Amino acid sequence: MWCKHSKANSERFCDEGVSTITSDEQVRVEKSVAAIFNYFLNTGNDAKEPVLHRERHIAYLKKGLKHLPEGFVSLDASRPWLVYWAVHALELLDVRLTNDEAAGIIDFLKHCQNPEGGFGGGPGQYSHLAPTYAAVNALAIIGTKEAYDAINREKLQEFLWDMHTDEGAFRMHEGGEVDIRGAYCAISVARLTNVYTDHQFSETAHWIMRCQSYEGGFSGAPGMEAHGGYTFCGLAALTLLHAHHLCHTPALLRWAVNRQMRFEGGFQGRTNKLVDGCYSFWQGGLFPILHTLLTQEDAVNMSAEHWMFQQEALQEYLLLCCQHSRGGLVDKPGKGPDFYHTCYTLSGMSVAQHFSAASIHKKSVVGHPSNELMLVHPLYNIGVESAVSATQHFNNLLVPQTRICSAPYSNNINSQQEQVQT
Ligand SMILES: CC(C)=CCC/C(C)=C/CC/C(C)=C/COP(=O)(O)OP(=O)(O)O
Ligand SMILES: [Zn+2]
Repeated sequence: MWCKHSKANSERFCDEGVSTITSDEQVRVEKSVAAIFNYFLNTGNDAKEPVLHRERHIAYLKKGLKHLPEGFVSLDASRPWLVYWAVHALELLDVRLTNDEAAGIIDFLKHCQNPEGGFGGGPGQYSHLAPTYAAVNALAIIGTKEAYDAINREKLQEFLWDMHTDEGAFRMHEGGEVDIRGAYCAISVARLTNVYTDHQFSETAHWIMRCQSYEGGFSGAPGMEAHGGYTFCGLAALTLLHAHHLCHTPALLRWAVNRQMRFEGGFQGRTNKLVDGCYSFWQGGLFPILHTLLTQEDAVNMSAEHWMFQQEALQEYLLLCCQHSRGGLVDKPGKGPDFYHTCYTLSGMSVAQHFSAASIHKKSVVGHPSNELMLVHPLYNIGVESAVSATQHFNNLLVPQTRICSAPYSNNINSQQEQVQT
């Protein structure tokens, strides 16, 4: 079922059998397999290259973006998310927002920011770590001084303290759940906007490590089931904390490679579940991070030119099964498009198209060369250029010190301040 360049690597990296699934689920798998099969059957050797319907996706995103400030009823508490998913998908498609679009988004996100720090799911809503992460990422992507200045960094750090637990974890909102998303959202915004202090995150890596399960992936909270979304949060957070050495990388790698399914080429989120386009990033995004860690451990050949998953097979799944005819991308054939899936399928496609490690850059763009997307930063999931510009901007500013800290940390923080000032 795989095209010629797909098969060898899939057999090399995937050593587990196919999941046990219900007949209803089997029908969904077959739809994907049929789409891929038909493509190769009908096109034969004269295979017309699969095309990314860029203009359709841009039109879909732009149209939705116009109505975002009014919100969608069912996603009323996720409005900064909708903004982030749309502007990130557009940046991957190499589309710059107009000045008016950018100004409208900045103004809207300012209304979601609370005087006590952090962003809520909409104007007047309590601050929550998930929309805070989405708003900060969206503003970093817009990348103008006005966008950067919209973030109240001092109050943001205070909000992170308010969410911080004695164990070093983070709750999603006041009185809310404590899970690994909280740790990731907190460290991601802290690093990106340079409000990070060792003091605030001193126990976080140890708490995260309690979430690595016997399977090798990470769960939402200690003792739960490993899942791609949570695994991304765990690995990216550990890396941003410079604590990746704590992770059991061989177990994680084994778990991650086995989440790419032989039939469709896409990833499942957890054992015995179905492929879904959004896991192209939650799982696919693990590989650039893992590659860096394994290179540091000398476990990976420095001259490798491929991530440790089947990059072409993932692109085939996305191009042949996940593009909606009217624009936007989907979980699997038969589903409708939405901004979430459009964002994470394109992020995953970008990872699959570009191998980039140390001085080696190797493109493996399936289909027409115009399918190529912009490079994604795997730790923040914003464009690499957006991440570099934002960190350069914020690293020139002082780190706020909203909590007085006791002896062991104070030297460290002083030296951080000095580094920033020099
Ligand atoms: C930064 C941030 C907020 C990250 C979120 C990460 C994320 C996507 C977590 C997924 C959580 C989860 C257990 C989904 C299962 O859904 P399901 O049972 O419908 O799907 P499945 O069958 O594919 O597991
Ligand atoms: Zn999904």
